[in-house]
Amino acid sequence: MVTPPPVLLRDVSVGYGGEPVCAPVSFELAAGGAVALVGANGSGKSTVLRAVLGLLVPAAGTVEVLGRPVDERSARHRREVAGVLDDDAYFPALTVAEHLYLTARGHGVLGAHDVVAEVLDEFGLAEHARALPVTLSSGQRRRLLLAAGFVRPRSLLVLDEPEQRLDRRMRDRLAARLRDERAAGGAVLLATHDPELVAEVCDAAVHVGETVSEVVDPDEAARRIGRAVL
Ligand SMILES: Nc1ncnc2c1ncn2[C@@H]1O[C@H](COP(=O)(O)OP(=O)(O)OP(=O)(O)O)[C@@H](O)[C@H]1O
Repeated sequence: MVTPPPVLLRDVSVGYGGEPVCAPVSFELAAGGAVALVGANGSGKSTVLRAVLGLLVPAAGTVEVLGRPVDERSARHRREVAGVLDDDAYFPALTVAEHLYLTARGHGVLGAHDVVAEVLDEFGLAEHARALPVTLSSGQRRRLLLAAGFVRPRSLLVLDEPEQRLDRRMRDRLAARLRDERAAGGAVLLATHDPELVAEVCDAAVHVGETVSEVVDPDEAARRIGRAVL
């Protein structure tokens, strides 16, 4: 039996109020692969990610996640797809460790305590385990949001500009963690402005543009970001 790709987009047009924000997007993301969405501010990368996560219905085209039309309400979708968007979506009254533990348990993770301890360590949050989010720095809060993605069960990880507000060491650790994710058979879809993250982690990129959205190889995507020709 052929396993369906974690993400398949065909001529997908996304936008708001009937107005598309970018040219239609088509790409396939295979298991064990990583695709970067690149493009200028406001080009539509986050909007495409929202369509993949089932948070926005495309105006046209087909979005399939794990071989089916996307449905964010289905238990299967929530078990298989972990998304970290660019918003401060944490529980303000829970400590860092409680937030991660609740997220893991809510998704039925076995051995949640061990998983949380590992991820706290990995994201440099162990010494803040008992802190409330409001007492963290903005970079530490970003780490918490990313960490919450990594305590979830998943075969597809969707990240919106994960490099934001991370220091160099954490950014490098994230790149290594994403390569591990791929090596373990997971698929990664990310929007980014970081050329190194594209070159180090991804095996394909999609340049999201106003008149053309096209698949390019990671080195070309990194060059376009570096030369600001997005
Ligand atoms: N909820 C919304 N309602 C209406 N327009 C929106 C909404 N969210 C985003 N937009 C608009 O859609 C366009 C694409 O936004 P989007 O956030 O997808 O871009 P992006 O490529 O992720 O940008 P950035 O690199 O700045 O994060 C922008 O012009 C933005 O103003």
